[in-house]
Amino acid sequence: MKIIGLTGGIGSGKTTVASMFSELGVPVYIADVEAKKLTNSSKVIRSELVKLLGEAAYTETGLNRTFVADKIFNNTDLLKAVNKIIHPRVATHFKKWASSQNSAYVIKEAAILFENGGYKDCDKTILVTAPKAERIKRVLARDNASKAEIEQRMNNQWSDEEKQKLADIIIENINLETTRNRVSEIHKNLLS
Ligand SMILES: CC(C)(COP(=O)(O)OP(=O)(O)OC[C@H]1O[C@@H](n2cnc3c(N)ncnc32)[C@H](O)[C@@H]1O)[C@@H](O)C(=O)NCCC(=O)NCCS
Ligand SMILES: Nc1ncnc2c1ncn2[C@@H]1O[C@H](COP(=O)(O)OP(=O)(O)OP(=O)(O)O)[C@@H](O)[C@H]1O
Repeated sequence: MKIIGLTGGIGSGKTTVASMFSELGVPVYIADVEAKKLTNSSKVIRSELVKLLGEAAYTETGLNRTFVADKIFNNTDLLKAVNKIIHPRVATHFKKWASSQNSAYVIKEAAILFENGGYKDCDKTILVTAPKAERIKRVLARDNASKAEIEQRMNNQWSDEEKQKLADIIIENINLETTRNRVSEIHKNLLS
């Protein structure tokens, strides 16, 4: 079974593209969602994050996302340390999940794939791109986030130009219908 990594910067539309693969019957693993579950369920992750960021990293309902985001997207060292706590656990969880799937290929959707070397465990990688201004517009409409906060996350991710050098397949996600057709075409190629 092949592992296809799917990534793209904030607001590029990678989750939208992942859903299109899912509709075609492809098993899809959303690393962001699994990371969220693990930060709330794993005692080890919790204790390491509290040690690094302080007791305020958690509330009674789980990870204090606003607090953590404020801290780490302003501080590269802290971001790297948090990634080091979370990413290896997500990688292990993904491997277990993938080994239980019965399919020609699976999609692993992750915001951070090239930046942390995760792409090396993939047979192929797909990069979703869209112009920066469009991505900001989309996230402003979707989330309760400011333009400055979105730009701060962009600054902590590689640019599309850097990612394009390593990606095998690129989906320019401007028009949803064009993107859907492109996903069908890629799906056929991956099965052949
Ligand atoms: C910092 C956290 C708590 C912020 O939570 P919040 O609900 O505000 O954001 P959410 O998780 O929905 O992420 C939204 C977007 O932010 C960007 N982002 C998230 N984590 C990172 C990161 N480590 N580095 C760069 N950008 C990131 C991505 O574009 C992502 O799609 C959360 O993102 C987190 O736990 N991040 C670390 C885990 C991680 O790296 N996840 C991404 C891939 S597994
Ligand atoms: N081609 C498109 N045209 C218009 N809106 C789009 C398009 N693609 C995605 N969107 C919308 O833009 C927003 C961002 O898309 P999506 O959540 O798929 O991006 P993402 O790359 O997963 O973002 P993040 O990194 O923040 O999780 C969503 O509200 C989605 O519905």
